[in-house]
Formats: sequence, C-alpha cells, structure tokens
Amino acid sequence: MGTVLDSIIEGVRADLAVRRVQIPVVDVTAAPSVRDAFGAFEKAGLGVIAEVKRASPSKGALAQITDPAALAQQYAEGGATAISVLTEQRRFNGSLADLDAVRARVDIPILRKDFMVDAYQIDEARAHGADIVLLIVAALDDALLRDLYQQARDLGMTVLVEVHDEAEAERAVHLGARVIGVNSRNLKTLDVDPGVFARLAPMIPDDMIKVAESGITGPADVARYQQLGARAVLVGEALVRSGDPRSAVSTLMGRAA
Ligand SMILES: O=C(O)c1ccccc1NCC(=O)[C@H](O)[C@H](O)COP(=O)(O)O
Repeated sequence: MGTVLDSIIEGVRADLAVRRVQIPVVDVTAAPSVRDAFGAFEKAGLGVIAEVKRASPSKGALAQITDPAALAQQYAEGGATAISVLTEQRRFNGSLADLDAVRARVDIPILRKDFMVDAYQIDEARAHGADIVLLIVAALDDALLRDLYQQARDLGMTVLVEVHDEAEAERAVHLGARVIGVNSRNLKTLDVDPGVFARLAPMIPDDMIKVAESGITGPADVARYQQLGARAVLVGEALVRSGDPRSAVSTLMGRAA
C-alpha cells in the first residue's frame, strides 16, 4: 500500500500534466526579481515562516481563507520573516493564484510550498514570484534532488530541504543544503513528534539554517526549538486558526502583540 506522500504526489503529477498542456514552456525571464531569503533568515535571529494553509491531509479543512494576500499582509505586519504559500490543490486546497496574490501584496520572501518532483515546477515557482522552494527529501532520489536543488539555486532561489529522519538528514547535509527543515510530522501516520527535531538537529552543522516545522502552537514551542538550535520555525495551522494572525505571529516571536 502506498503512503500519504505517494498519493499526494500522484495527484500532483496528474495536475502538472494538465498545466504542461496549457503552458508547455514556463518563461522565467519575466519573473519578478528574487528576494534574499537566506539573508533574511540570517538577520532574523529567530525567523517565522508563516503559512497560508486552508486544509491538510491530517486535519481536513482548517480555515476559510478568502483573501490570502490580506492574511499574508497581516503575517508580515506581525513580523514574519517569510510567507509560505501552499499551492497543492487536491489535499491542501491551494493554488498558484494564491502565490500570485501574496507576491503582489507583501515584500518579504515567499516560499512555494508544494510537492516538487519535476523541473517544470521549479520554473513555475520562479515565474510566479517564489523566492524559496521546498524540496522534500523523502519524495526524491539523490539525482533528482541534486538537479532540482541546482536548478533552483541557478535561478537565485533559496531552497528549503525538508527531512524527517536520520537518513534524510544525512542526504540533505551531503547535498550541501544551506537551509534544512526538520518536519516533525510523520508522513506515514501524520502524527507530530516534537522529539524529531531534538534527534536530527545535532546532525546538521550550525552554519546551516535549521528550520523546525509542524505542530508548533505557541511561544513555548518556539523557545524550545530555538534552544535546540532552530533559526526559524514554519507554522501553519496555529496561525490560520488564531483569529488574529498579526498578533499570533508576534506572540510566537515572544513580542508583545
Ligand atoms: O499538514 C499536513 O497534514 C501534511 C500532511 C502530509 C504532508 C505534508 C503536510 N503538511 C505540510 C507541512 O509541512 C505543514 O503545512 C507545515 O509544516 C506547517 O505545519 P502546521 O503548523 O502543523 O500546520
């Protein structure tokens, strides 16, 4: 039986095939200039990547986000370092239109958060203004991981390389990734285990930006991850459900709202 990740990727490939027919070649030459996400993380001290997330395989519908740009603007006003926009359609209810809308509204770096398995998606991310792309090590063999990583870097983008276990962390470090996300959500069970970051962080050199991902609900979680070496956190559900995204971001960062 396939995993959740396998079934998400199957849908991603099917949707990609349709877009390829509509737009056979993506023109990256007209893309807006790249914002320096790596520099932003370095400057931030503790960075918050605030996510535009409508739904998820683990929780179903999370929030009615009718204006993703307004949400992103509130995140930015709260002090977010970058915005993550989920563009996967079938399970997360996202779209490239969300990415366009957010890019047009905020001036901080933007992550296209999707399941990247093809060079076409990297060009597409850049053409739609993304400054960061996610590469999930579990979804890629070493050759494709390296090719997509290099392609994104050649386009000037920062790459968030995501790992879930020791073997994947080793592959990410070997790749030379400068930003490594440790996702505490198990892709088979979808359960979140906050102990994963503590286990994997020591394997990642300290000159890399370590990002703690998933299941973060408040400033105590952020402080704990920071103590373990995180330089940024990626937060979705807690922010979209908060009712006050601006204050929720500043509270996460330990600032008065
Ligand atoms: O969120 C899920 O259920 C999920 C399931 C399978 C693959 C990926 C998934 N989420 C993507 C993410 O990495 C999260 O959106 C991100 O880390 C934020 O997590 P959270 O703060 O727990 O919403």
